[in-house]
Amino acid sequence: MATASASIGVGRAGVKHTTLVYLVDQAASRILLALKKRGMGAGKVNGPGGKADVSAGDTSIRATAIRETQEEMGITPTDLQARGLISFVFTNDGEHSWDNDCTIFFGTQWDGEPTESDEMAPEWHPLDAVPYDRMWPDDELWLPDLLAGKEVYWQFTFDGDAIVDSASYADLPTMLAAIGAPEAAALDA
Ligand SMILES: Nc1[nH]c(=O)nc2c1ncn2[C@H]1C[C@H](O)[C@@H](COP(=O)(O)OP(=O)(O)OP(=O)(O)O)O1
Repeated sequence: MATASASIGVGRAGVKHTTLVYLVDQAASRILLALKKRGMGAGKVNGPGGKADVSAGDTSIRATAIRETQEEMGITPTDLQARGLISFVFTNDGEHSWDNDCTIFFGTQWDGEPTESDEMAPEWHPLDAVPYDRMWPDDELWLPDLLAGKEVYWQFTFDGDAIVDSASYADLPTMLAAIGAPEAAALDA
């Protein structure tokens, strides 16, 4: 179990900083996703990712993204670019213990072959047939933009699996001001 660290990544203070990684095989026009087998979002298809964890050796949110992809899929991304921030607010419990501010990474190259782990079972999908009906409901609102080469800045408020509020932002400084997060020099610092 990873421990949260607000000292790595951007987003609200006192909230878990997490990562999601979307890898695209451009030659085959397909995206590497995976069935989450346990933990948050179990049963849903998502990119690999998870919480920043200093005790696991993370020195940056990019290092978190690479480590989580290694742990969950057995591959090492080699050209990740930070392309956005999604702030997830969960009203399920009064303590907002599921809240996380997630840096979104995009890449097209990696070392190794995707392999099933205890946490995830990899699945390839054509870029024109992303399985949004098996994913978190926010994904179809922003993943098409990410795959079109855009940066994505959103906040979603959930009650369980249902979106009850959302907002999109033009850029990182605008988003950080709107969600009450400290300013940041860079998305992947
Ligand atoms: N609404 C949402 N839509 C989405 O696409 N991804 C979400 C999401 N809410 C959370 N996530 C992602 C972000 C992150 O990659 C992951 C949660 O990370 P965690 O490390 O907390 O997961 P786990 O419960 O597996 O933790 P561990 O037990 O530490 O492995 O779920």
